[in-house]
Amino acid sequence: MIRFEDVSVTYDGADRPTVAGVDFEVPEGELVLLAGPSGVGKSTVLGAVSGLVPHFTGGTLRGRVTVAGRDTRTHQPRELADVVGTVGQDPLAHFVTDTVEDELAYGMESLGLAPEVMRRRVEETLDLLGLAGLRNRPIATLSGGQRQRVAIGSVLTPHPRVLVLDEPTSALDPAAAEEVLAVLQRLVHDLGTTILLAEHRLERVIHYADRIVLLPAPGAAPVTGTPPEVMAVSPVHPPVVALGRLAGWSPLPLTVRDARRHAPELRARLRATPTLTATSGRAAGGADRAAAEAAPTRQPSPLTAADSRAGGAVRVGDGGDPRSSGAEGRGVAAGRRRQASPVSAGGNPPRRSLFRRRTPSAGPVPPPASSSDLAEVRSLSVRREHGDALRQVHLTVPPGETVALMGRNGAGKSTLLNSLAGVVAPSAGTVSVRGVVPHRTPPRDLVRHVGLVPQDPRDLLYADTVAAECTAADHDAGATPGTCRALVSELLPDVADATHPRDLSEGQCLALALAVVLTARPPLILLDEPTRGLDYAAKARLVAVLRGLAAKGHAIVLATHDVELAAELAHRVVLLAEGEVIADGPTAEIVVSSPSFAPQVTKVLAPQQWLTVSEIREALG
Ligand SMILES: Nc1ncnc2c1ncn2[C@@H]1O[C@H](COP(=O)(O)OP(=O)(O)OP(=O)(O)O)[C@@H](O)[C@H]1O
Ligand SMILES: Nc1ncnc2c1ncn2[C@@H]1O[C@H](COP(=O)(O)OP(=O)(O)OP(=O)(O)O)[C@@H](O)[C@H]1O
Repeated sequence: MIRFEDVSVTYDGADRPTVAGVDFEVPEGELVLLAGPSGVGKSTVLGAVSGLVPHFTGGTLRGRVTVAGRDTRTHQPRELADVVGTVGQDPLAHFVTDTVEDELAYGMESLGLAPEVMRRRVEETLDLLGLAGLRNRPIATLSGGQRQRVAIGSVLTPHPRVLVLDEPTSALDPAAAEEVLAVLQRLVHDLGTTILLAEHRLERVIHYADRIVLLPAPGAAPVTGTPPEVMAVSPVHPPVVALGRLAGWSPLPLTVRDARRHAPELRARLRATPTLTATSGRAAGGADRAAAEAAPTRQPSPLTAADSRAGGAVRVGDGGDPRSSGAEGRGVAAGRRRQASPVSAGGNPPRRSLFRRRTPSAGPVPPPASSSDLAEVRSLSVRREHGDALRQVHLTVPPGETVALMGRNGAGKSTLLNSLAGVVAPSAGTVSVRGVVPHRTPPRDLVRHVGLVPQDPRDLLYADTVAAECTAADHDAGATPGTCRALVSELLPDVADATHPRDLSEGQCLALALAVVLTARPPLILLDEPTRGLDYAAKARLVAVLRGLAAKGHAIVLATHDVELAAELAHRVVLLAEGEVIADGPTAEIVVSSPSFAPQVTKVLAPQQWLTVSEIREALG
């Protein structure tokens, strides 16, 4: 159904092809997973299927790509629209109408479907994706995950024979991601839909894939095979594969279920390990963890932030060291962008004006407030047109602590971060960061206390090149020239200085935004979904950087659906539901007890209480 014949793509101005020797086929009714490091060219390959590459992105495509027999180089994307449905990485760029229902109907209207068919399919899709309660909502008022679901729904309604999906679960909570993937699998099984899907969180999708096409490195020919074949050689792999490699399991497990078959032997080895000192920044002793088996109700003793700083050795994740480089056809997406910033839609100032440091160099950081907590939220409520986004929320964050905000899409995580960043004003209650009230503090003063990487990292990027962006960030932060650039390279190697931020791949864009904010080294660092587009190795490097900052007394609050990241990084997890805090405690306690939020290692080794592959590696020596 989809066929690549010796395809290469060279973007204008590039001295070598971004992807080369791409030769594979996706038969009708199969779901094929496209995997590979950040910036390796996954979106470029997907764009070649929908025709966006090269028709909208520019550049030269050599070789031949056909979809349902149509050559995508000689057919414009609109001439493929009856066959191919595409969801890109940036849902906002995808939308062409203003409300949820209109968006779901739009694709069908363009194809001229009968009104009664459209009505029925809109209703079906609202139910299928849990969107019924949002049907009349303006898209600009939706949370990130709610938008991603609308974007997926809008390509399902026309019933395309081929779906091309770029990180379709990146903004979804774990349960929603499973639901969406189950829907996709049903389309494949029941309707024979053909799906090509790129994803970084392989733990979410690998068990749905018939085959994997791996782009191992920029410009390298893809490796194609069954999931076990490809995972045996892949530089990107989920935690269970890393665990299987570490423990020497054969065949390599791909799922928690596979891995649990081997678990008794590993649990026995872990039981025999000597007690560990807390070196992973959060770990209780290995013997304590193993002892949890005998006394399953006992939780690992939480460390205080000070404990964890003292033992703050930086153990990072388990990925290989895939190379990266990248950019993608974002020009098209940008051209289609219609929505106002979601934050400005609520009458608040747009985020970018508040968080870019286009101010003279920040002066010395004022001393911390007298309270030992760096951030303090008391009885915070935020009322929105359609209901309360936050209700009576209390949160305190001491210096040196990393807190993960988790919870279902629309639970209020971004609203809480935006309140701490002064972008959203409380309807009731108080917010204070180092003694200042964020929404009443001028941006030029606030940046000395708090920095936010928003859900869409593009909101932070202004300049025409990566180099100019970094120079401005250094200047604004009063940092030594080269600081920001070095951070970008530390997070993702191979991001070229001359690239326009618009042309960066998703992961590269996020790495740049993270570097811009971290260059200013604000005492309170707020990160809204800071792993979209990042491969496992890049996430591990980000964890190392953030642990280093926490060890120096920075407080970090991140909103994330990435349970593996939370397990690796957070001292504490705060669970939100419907705008309220429903749990607040040490990471191990919260995630171990939740089937949705438990990381893979926890599930494999239960009832022993381990969270990450790095802890196991350390325990085994
Ligand atoms: N329109 C463009 N012009 C120039 N370079 C581009 C363009 N689009 C993409 N690139 C470059 O192509 C490379 C591959 O980008 P692409 O978005 O395809 O990677 P990816 O594997 O999808 O990345 P990620 O995992 O971060 O989403 C990047 O180095 C990027 O800078
Ligand atoms: N500008 C806005 N105007 C009106 N309602 C909004 C606005 N922004 C968010 N909301 C609503 O407030 C609630 C909380 O949204 P928020 O973005 O804080 O959720 P979230 O937990 O970050 O979700 P996600 O995981 O999907 O990013 C949601 O119901 C959302 O639809």
